[in-house]
Amino acid sequence: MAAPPSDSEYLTGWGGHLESEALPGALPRAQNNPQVCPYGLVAEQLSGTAFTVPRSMNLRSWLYRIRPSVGHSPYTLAEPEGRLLADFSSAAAANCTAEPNQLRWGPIPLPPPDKPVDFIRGLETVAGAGDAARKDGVAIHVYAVNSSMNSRAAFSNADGDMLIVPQLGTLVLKTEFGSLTVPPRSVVVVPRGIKFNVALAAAGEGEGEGERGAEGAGARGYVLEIFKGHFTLPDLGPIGSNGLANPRDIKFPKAAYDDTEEATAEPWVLTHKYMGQLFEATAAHSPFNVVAWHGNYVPFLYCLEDFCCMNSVTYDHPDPSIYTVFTAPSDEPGTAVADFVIFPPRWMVQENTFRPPWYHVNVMSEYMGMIWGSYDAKVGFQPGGSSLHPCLTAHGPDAATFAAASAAALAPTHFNSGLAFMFETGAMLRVSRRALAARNLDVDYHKCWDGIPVLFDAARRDVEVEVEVPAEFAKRG
Ligand SMILES: O=C(O)Cc1cc(O)ccc1O
Ligand SMILES: [Fe+2]
Repeated sequence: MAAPPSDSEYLTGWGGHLESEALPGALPRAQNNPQVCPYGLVAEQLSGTAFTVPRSMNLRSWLYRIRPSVGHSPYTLAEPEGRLLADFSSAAAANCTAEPNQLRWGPIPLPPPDKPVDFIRGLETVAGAGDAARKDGVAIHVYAVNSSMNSRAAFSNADGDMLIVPQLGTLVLKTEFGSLTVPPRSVVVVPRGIKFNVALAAAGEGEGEGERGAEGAGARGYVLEIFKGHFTLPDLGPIGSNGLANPRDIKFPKAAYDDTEEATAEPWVLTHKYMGQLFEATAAHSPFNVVAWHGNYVPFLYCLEDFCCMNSVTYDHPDPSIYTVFTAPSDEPGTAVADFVIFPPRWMVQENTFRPPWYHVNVMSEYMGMIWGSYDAKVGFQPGGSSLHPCLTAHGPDAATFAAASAAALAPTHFNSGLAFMFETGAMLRVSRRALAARNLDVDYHKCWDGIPVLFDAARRDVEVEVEVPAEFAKRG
């Protein structure tokens, strides 16, 4: 790819209409589709919303390419639904099922070194709701890969926008809009329809691993796909105009393009996810041939360490919505198709408060993953692992955490021992049968709530708690 022209790697700033050109003057001035574009480029509009959506929510970009996207062979079916799912309606029950229990999985296993698995083949659906064909619902996937995609391959997804959360290994996304480097502790959003290639950065590249000290024998992470709407920053209400994910920290690629076309070279392979099935087409030219673009429908990158975390500085544990990084609003005010929420290192100073998450029965469904370290509500939640607490299924701190936190001295504490995240959705999720049969499913998960000590004493209103703090807690911040 021809390198972006300026020293700063990315464009920044949420909510704008951005523009980028890899050759000076490549963007047409004062119009979108001149009879002949500068440098003989072809104008192409990519829509993220219907043409007539109100201006404040309307998303589209103009791309100026060497050849239009349409020059490819017909798509043929490469893989039916199964490993990947996009229909969670009851008609699709062969692949997924209603499962009201709390579930937990150990770290996503990496593929064996002798079996190359790239991002497209290493994705697997865990759970979801709705149906991509109705443009409504969500899917949650994990990926475990040990190989870059072929350098002449591109992936696109008609079913939804994908928020990718690397846990291990840095991903390098080459997109139609330019490249984004995505190390663990950062996330990338690729809106539906945008072609991209995923390469694994060489060991040591990027800003370090999610799991501190982990050796990169591959890459793994989590994907939240929304079949409806798009990710945006949450409203801040009384917080005011700053905080949480600040708009200036959202990064966008700069235009960069493949400038070679060899008649003799292997064809490009375009893999397209459409209603959960993978289709393949070939093309004689690179899809990464966009010399300039402008618009507001663009992939973006965010470093989770830039998150400006809010918390209670008096008493009580706030609702986790205070940690929302991105939200995909539904038509029902305040109820997200899905939220992406993090539990980052932060000060905990609340007085007279049980500081870990409270016990709860949430009408929203919660899927959590662990990027590095440990989580303050659970002892056994491992980096690369995940959990699912379905709509209205009770959960909360495990017995050891409850005991320790009920007796803890309430000095200000710098919680700096982990980064967990949550995909929270208003939908009821069906769980993929493959995920329920996975060897990393923790069949004993429910036992973490066995032995929660009963502190009730009808004779004393002010109970003094003296419990033995389990050894796991001695080393935690
Ligand atoms: O279940 C969890 O651990 C996630 C969570 C965290 C929190 O601080 C409050 C509510 C909640 O669901
Ligand atoms: Fe929860």
